[in-house]
Parts: sequence; structure tokens; C-alpha cells
Amino acid sequence: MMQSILFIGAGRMAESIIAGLYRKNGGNLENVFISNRNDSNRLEFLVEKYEVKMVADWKEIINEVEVIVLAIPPDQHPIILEQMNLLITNQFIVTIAAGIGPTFLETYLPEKTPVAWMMPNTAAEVGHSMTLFTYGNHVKVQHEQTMEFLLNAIGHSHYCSENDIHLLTAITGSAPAFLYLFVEAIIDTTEQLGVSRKVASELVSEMVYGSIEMLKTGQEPQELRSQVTTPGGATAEGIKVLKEGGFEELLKKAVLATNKKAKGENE
Ligand SMILES: NC(=O)C1=CN([C@@H]2O[C@H](COP(=O)(O)OP(=O)(O)OC[C@H]3O[C@@H](n4cnc5c(N)ncnc54)[C@H](OP(=O)(O)O)[C@@H]3O)[C@@H](O)[C@H]2O)C=CC1
Ligand SMILES: O=C(O)[C@@H]1CCC=N1
Repeated sequence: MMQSILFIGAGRMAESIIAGLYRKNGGNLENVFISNRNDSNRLEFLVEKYEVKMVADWKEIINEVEVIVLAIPPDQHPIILEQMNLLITNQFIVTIAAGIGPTFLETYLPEKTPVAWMMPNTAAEVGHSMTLFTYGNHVKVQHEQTMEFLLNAIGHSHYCSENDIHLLTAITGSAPAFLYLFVEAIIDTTEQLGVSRKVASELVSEMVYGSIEMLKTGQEPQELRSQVTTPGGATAEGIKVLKEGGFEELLKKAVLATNKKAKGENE
């Protein structure tokens, strides 16, 4: 039987995880409680869609749950953790927030609290998140089993160090947005060539899907690119424009800027 889980925060990422759990558990989420700051319409929507239970104030239920998932913005963590510090009785605390590792959680919570950090992405909704995770110093086998249950419900996962999650947040957490921007731009361009939005979206989505299937064969991206790029042919001209425009360098800069912000180094 699934452990009781309280989500604090009911935004986009919380919904993606809940949707993944819902798919995996055949809709049985009677032990899942959700809460947020003040958007009760949002909670009602999630209750209707995923058959979870809503709570107006997470403090009222905290001692009836075994696991707490913090799906709130990074800057809300100190406030919530300080309140939680006075109330928890050894629940397993998991955050999904960028920049908030186990070291941060342990600083705010009572000694020996079991904590973990996961960095999922929104593909959790369809069971295809690539999630990074790590543990604090007081996690036992039962907590690792809980974590595996959560991770398996939303896709693939990779255990790494806390520092690695800081370095890879841009890659598994944020880069889906970079990819969607690429797709948006290609669709816009296709439309500008005179094709309807609907057809443009279908052509581009299937092209991306096919390319991902090719990647999944294990061939190197460079090899796959070379197969497309006929020497002296048309694709080479397009690649030349991208390279001259600094495409690769720009992506690297985007990754570094994302990680810097995630670590709170912009403030
Ligand atoms: N979106 C993504 O792809 C990913 C996000 N994350 C992490 O997930 C976390 C949430 O992001 P995301 O879902 O995108 O954000 P959203 O803005 O969609 O959701 C934030 C949620 O947090 C709630 N909230 C904010 N402050 C409080 C508070 N003090 N007490 C209780 N609830 C609060 C909000 O409630 P209300 O609406 O009532 O204010 C809302 O439900 C972030 O820490 C982010 O770093 C990690 C990986 C990927
Ligand atoms: O944009 C953000 O801050 C979060 C972190 C990773 C993906 N989304």
C-alpha cells in the first residue's frame, strides 16, 4: 500500500508528479494530500482530476503523513522549513526545488530528519521524467524504498551527489524548455513558409519524435547529424548558419546562466 504523501505546493511540477503517480497507481491516490498557499480553485481542480485530497493548511495534517514533498519555489523553503521544524515527527522530507539540496534542508530541520532532493522534469506527467536524486545523512532503507517508488512512477532516475544536481539542474530540469523553444521556433518558421499551424505542428513533432527514436538506437548525435548532412548539400548550409551564429556557444551560456540562477548566485 502506498505511503501517505503530503504535497506542499500544487503548481505545475507538483501536478506532473501527481499525474505520473496517478497513471502508475491506476488512479488510486487516496493517500495523497495536496496543499498550497491560497489558490483553492487550483486544489479543487487537482482533486477532481486525480482523486487526491486537498487540505487548506498543511500544518493540520502534517502528523498524519509519512512523506512530505516540497513543491514550492526555492525562496519559500526557509519560511516553510522553519514552521515545519516545530511540527514534524521524523517524516521523510523530499524537495524538488532548484538549488535546495539536503544540506540546506538539514540546516533548517531537526537533527536526524531524513531528507532527499529530486530534480525531475515535467515529462513526469507521461512517465518520462529524467530525474536526478540524492539523499541527506539520515536516510534509511525504508526512505530509499519510498524514493524509488516515487521515482519509478515518473520515469527514469539517476542517483548523484548533491553538487552534481546543482550542476545538472539546467540539463534535466530546464533543458526541456530549451528544446521546446527550438520546436516553437521551427514551427513558427514552417508556418511562415505558408503551412497551417496544425500541419506545421504535426510535421515538426513527428520529425522530433523520429530524431529521438534515432538517438535511442544508441548512435552518437554527431554520427546521426553526419548522416543527414550530405557533403556539399543543403543541410550543411543550414548547419553553417547555426555554427556561425554561435548556436553551441549560446546553449552552453544558457546552461551556465540557468545553473547560476538555480544556485541563487544571481541575487
Ligand atoms: N516546473 C518545472 O519544470 C520544474 C520545477 N521544479 C521546482 O519545483 C518547484 C515548483 O515549481 P513550479 O511547479 O514550476 O511552480 P508553480 O509556480 O507552478 O507552483 C508553485 C506552487 O507553490 C505554492 N506555494 C508558493 N508559496 C507557498 C507557501 N508559502 N506555502 C504553500 N504553498 C506555496 C503555490 O501556491 P499558490 O498558487 O497558492 O501561491 C503553487 O502551488 C520549484 O521549486 C522549482 O524549482 C523542479 C524541476 C522542474
Ligand atoms: O525554472 C525553474 O526554476 C525550474 C527549475 C528546473 C525547471 N524549472
